[in-house]
Amino acid sequence: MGIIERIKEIEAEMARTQKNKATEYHLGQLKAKIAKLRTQLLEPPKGSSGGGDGFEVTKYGHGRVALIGFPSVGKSTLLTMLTGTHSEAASYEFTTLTCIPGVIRYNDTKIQLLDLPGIIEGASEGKGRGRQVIAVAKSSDLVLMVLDASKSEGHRQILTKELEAVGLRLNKRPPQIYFKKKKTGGISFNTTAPLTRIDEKLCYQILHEYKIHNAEVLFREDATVDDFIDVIEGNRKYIKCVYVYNKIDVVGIDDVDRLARQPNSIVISCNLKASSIISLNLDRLLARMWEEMGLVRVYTKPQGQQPDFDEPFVLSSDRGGCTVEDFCNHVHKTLVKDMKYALVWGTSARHYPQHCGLSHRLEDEDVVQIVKKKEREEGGRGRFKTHSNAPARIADREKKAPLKQ
Ligand SMILES: Nc1nc2c(ncn2[C@@H]2O[C@H](COP(=O)(O)OP(=O)(O)OP(=O)(O)O)[C@@H](O)[C@H]2O)c(=O)[nH]1
Ligand SMILES: [K+]
Ligand SMILES: [Mg+2]
Repeated sequence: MGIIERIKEIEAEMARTQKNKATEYHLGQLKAKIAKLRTQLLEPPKGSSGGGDGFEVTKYGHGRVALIGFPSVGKSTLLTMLTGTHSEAASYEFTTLTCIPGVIRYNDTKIQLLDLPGIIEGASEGKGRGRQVIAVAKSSDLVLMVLDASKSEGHRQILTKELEAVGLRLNKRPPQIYFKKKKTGGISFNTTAPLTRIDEKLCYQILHEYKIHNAEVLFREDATVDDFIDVIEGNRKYIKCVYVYNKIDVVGIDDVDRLARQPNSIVISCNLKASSIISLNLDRLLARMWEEMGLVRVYTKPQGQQPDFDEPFVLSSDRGGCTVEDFCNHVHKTLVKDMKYALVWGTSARHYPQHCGLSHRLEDEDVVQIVKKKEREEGGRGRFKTHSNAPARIADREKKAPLKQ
């Protein structure tokens, strides 16, 4: 029997089993069995290098966003509208067959947007190009799940399930469970929060299913069986997702209103007709996308000079972090060693400039000057000459508190 058949069989057994205290342990065990099989399914077949088929696109810019959705929901049309890169769009399904990259320039940053083939139910099991598409989604910083506003609302759940089946976790944070396999010593089980959805016995049973007999387990929150399995598997990818309901031009205002109120959702229209372009809300989508990426632009200010507002260093709290240390590493690998302290202007600073150490967390549009150990601090006062591109927020603040150094 193949892996997929085995998964189906266990799923059927779970559906047959009534949920109650007596079956709780058995159900937990079945969940672990499925998780193990799904992980097997993700391993590339023996002898192949995995991927291929023109799906491997080099990362570019400050972040990557993937367009995921059923066929013909308007992914390619959206890519063309947002990036100017043409991606073939047509009224028939599976128009797009590979991964097509485009670039969005927004707020002095560059974001790579990836158009992908449509996926269908069963994609996680290898239907269509599902596996390759999902692999690209996993490599992204944000997923835009594109949905057709005029189609069934169940599509959102079906796609979410497909992505979850391959270890993607949308808009969730990792469970607060410490787990470490050991060589000896048995299982040490501790909690710092009352557990209502899993108990010690069930944990042991799941660990047993994984043939783990020595480990340290510490629950820091009231986690579920699924959370615990996610932590044991260790291969989950926690990723942000915005649900984009497209084609709102063909549904009534009541539907638009209802969809717009769904969690993490935005409604748009991007109808590209030969003679005219009817688009709605794309500016809001861009703003939302940028916000979700959590990018932090940091402008440098060389000693005695105006800050360079032309090109920010772009940090991210999700990728690499955004402390002064992360910033230094971004600029030059020896800078951390040479730094005496940093002077920081902007929203992360309590006063201007604030003397900061390596662990200080920078915020978007901060201005930073790294003072090196050998350098003497410069005396005179200076004001920033605001640049046409300069962030207005900093210009405002400068008025209130003139920038020294
Ligand atoms: N009415 C309306 N039609 C749209 C909108 N956006 C796209 N379309 C149309 O929907 C059809 C499918 O668009 P595509 O961009 O090819 O969709 P896709 O998701 O890339 O499709 P596949 O690549 O086949 O998965 C085309 O005929 C588009 O013109 C919209 O906002 N409103
Ligand atoms: K299409
Ligand atoms: Mg397409």
